[in-house]
Amino acid sequence: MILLGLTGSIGMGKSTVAAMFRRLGVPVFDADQEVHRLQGPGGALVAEIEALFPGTTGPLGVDRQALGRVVLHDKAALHRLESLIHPAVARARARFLRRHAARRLAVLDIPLLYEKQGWRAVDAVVVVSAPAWMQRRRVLARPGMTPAKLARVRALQLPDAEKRRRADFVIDTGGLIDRTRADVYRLVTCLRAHGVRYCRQCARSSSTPKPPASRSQKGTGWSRSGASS
Ligand SMILES: CC(C)(COP(=O)(O)OP(=O)(O)OC[C@H]1O[C@@H](n2cnc3c(N)ncnc32)[C@H](O)[C@@H]1O)[C@@H](O)C(=O)NCCC(=O)NCCS
Ligand SMILES: Nc1ncnc2c1ncn2[C@@H]1O[C@H](COP(=O)(O)OP(=O)(O)OP(=O)(O)O)[C@@H](O)[C@H]1O
Repeated sequence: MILLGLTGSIGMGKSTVAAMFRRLGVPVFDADQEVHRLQGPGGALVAEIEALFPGTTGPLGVDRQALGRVVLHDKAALHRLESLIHPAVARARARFLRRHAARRLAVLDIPLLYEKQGWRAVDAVVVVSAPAWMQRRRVLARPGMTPAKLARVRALQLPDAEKRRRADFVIDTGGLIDRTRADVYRLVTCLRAHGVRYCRQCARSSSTPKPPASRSQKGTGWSRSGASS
C-alpha cells in the first residue's frame, strides 16, 4: 500500500481535498472526525475530559468552544488533552489501516502530521496550501471564530511555508475548486500507475520524467505503528 499523509494549516482545505480523494475511491482516515466522535454525545472520552476540565462538557458531549477557551491559551492544558486524545486516535487509525491493508492507496488526513511526527509513518506527505489572506478570510467566516483564536491556533501549528518546504506534494487550494480537483485527480492517477518516487519526480520537474518500467512501488521503510495524530 502507498500511504499518503494529508495535512495543512487551519482552513487550508484538508477536509475539502480529503473529500476529493474519497470521491476517487481512495479510503481516507479523518483524524478530526475521530476526535469529534470521541468528544461527541456518548463519546468515549467525554467523562475523562470533564474530569480534567470541569464544566467543558454537557448532554451533547464536549462543548468545544468552552474547551478551546481553556486549552488554546494554556500549553500544559493542551498537552494534557492531547495525551488523552491522541492515543485513542492512533488506535482508530490502526483499525483503519488493518481494514484497508489490501488497498493500493490510502490517505491519513491528520492536521498535526508534522507537529506530532506522524510524517514518519507515511510514504509521502500532501500539503494543502493557500495564501495567508485567503486562509484568514475562510477561517474568520466560521461561526465562533475570532482573530484572537485564529492567531492562537496558528501559533500552535508549523508555519505553512515550512509545511510546503517539507511536503512531497503541494496541492494549491487558493484558486478555483475545479483546478484543485484536477490536481488531486492527476496525483491519484499518477500514484496508482507509477508509485511515489516517480510522481515526486514529476511534481518537482517541469518536464515529464520517463515512467518506471515496473508498477510496483516499495514503501520507504518508515514504521507505520508509531504515527501520532
Ligand atoms: C481545542 C479544540 C477543543 C477546539 O475545537 P474547535 O471545534 O473550536 O476547533 P477545531 O477542532 O475545528 O480546530 C480549529 C483548528 O485548530 C487546530 N487544532 C486542533 N487541535 C490542535 C492542537 N492540539 N494543536 C494545534 N492545532 C490544533 C485544528 O487542526 C484546526 O485547524 C479541539 O480542536 C480539540 O479538542 N483539540 C485537541 C485534539 C487535537 O489535537 N486535534 C487535532 C488533531 S487530531
Ligand atoms: N480550490 C479550493 N480547494 C479547497 N477548498 C477551497 C477551494 N476554494 C475554496 N475552498 C473553500 O475553502 C474552505 C476550506 O475549508 P476546509 O474545512 O476544507 O479546511 P480545513 O483545512 O479542513 O480546515 P481545519 O484545519 O480548520 O479543519 C472550504 O469552505 C472550501 O469550500
